[in-house]
Amino acid sequence: MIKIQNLNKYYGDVQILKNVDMEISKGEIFGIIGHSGAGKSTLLRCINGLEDYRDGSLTVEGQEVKDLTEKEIRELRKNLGMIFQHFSLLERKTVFENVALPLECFKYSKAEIEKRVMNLLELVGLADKRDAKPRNLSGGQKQRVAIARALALEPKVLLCDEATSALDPNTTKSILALLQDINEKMNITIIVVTHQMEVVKQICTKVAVMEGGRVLEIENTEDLFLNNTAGLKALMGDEQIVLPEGTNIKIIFPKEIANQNIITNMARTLDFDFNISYGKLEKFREDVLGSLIITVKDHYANAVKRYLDEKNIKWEEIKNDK
Ligand SMILES: Nc1ncnc2c1ncn2[C@@H]1O[C@H](COP(=O)(O)OP(=O)(O)OP(=O)(O)O)[C@@H](O)[C@H]1O
Repeated sequence: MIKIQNLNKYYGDVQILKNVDMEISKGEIFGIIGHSGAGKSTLLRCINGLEDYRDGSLTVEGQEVKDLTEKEIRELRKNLGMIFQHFSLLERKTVFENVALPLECFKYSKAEIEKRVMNLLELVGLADKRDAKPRNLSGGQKQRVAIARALALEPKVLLCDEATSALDPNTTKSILALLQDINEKMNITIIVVTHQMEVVKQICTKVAVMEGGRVLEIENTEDLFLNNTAGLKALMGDEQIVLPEGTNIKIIFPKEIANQNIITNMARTLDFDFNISYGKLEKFREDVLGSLIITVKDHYANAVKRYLDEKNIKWEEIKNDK
């Protein structure tokens, strides 16, 4: 659906995007995560033609964005709804009028506008607020109006630029649940730009980690957390601590086995002592996954590795600074 190859973008002499490669498939909820200044918003603005790019390729449904005429860009934007951190609603207009705006621009009939806007307000749970002004709404309600407006022209893709960054955690959850619902019901591809790991964890199927204008990695979300990848370390820091003596074995728990008593069973079977040096369990949707580093005396290490292999449990040895 969206294919980005070797994309480079400069502001003057400063290179902002560096050899960006990314492919976003239809129906995905694709996260782009990174610290402030990583280039996420710039990339989003290249996708909808608000920014041009010097070299490389960026196609939306096979069309190279930088080659589009003005008219074609307008068509492209019709297919790409967008929501922002600060909602960008018109304060003097009502909820209904805000959502109707894109439809009026594209000269839809009054009857069609009434029908579509009310359907959308139902969808986002704000039908009873049709005549309210934005100043009388909460942050979460404002974002719901913005979502309804972004969906007015029936886009194929919804671009979300830090859409929950100004919201409290509970409102964030409900907005993310709404986006997930929209993705499932309407089969709309959603691209979520965020610096919040919680957002990625809750809804993204796939995630690209960006830093300094580069893509560090693209992973299925579950694998990112499960494998504590280099990209995740770059984002969250890598605070794992290992003991200076003995062999450190990191045991990785996928969701299927996270609740089993692997460590106690192993200790009972092999009859050895161990220390837990570091543990990190993450709640990932309905599951818990993560890793634990145990430290065992060197002469037990091979038995532990064999035991884990036999049980098909992933492990890696973490070197200490002996
Ligand atoms: N119009 C512009 N002119 C010059 N430099 C810009 C412009 N817009 C963005 N930049 C620079 O490009 C870099 C990437 O900015 P961008 O907004 O894409 O990052 P981001 O990852 O979205 O971060 P944030 O979440 O803080 O917006 C930053 O160093 C920023 O200062």
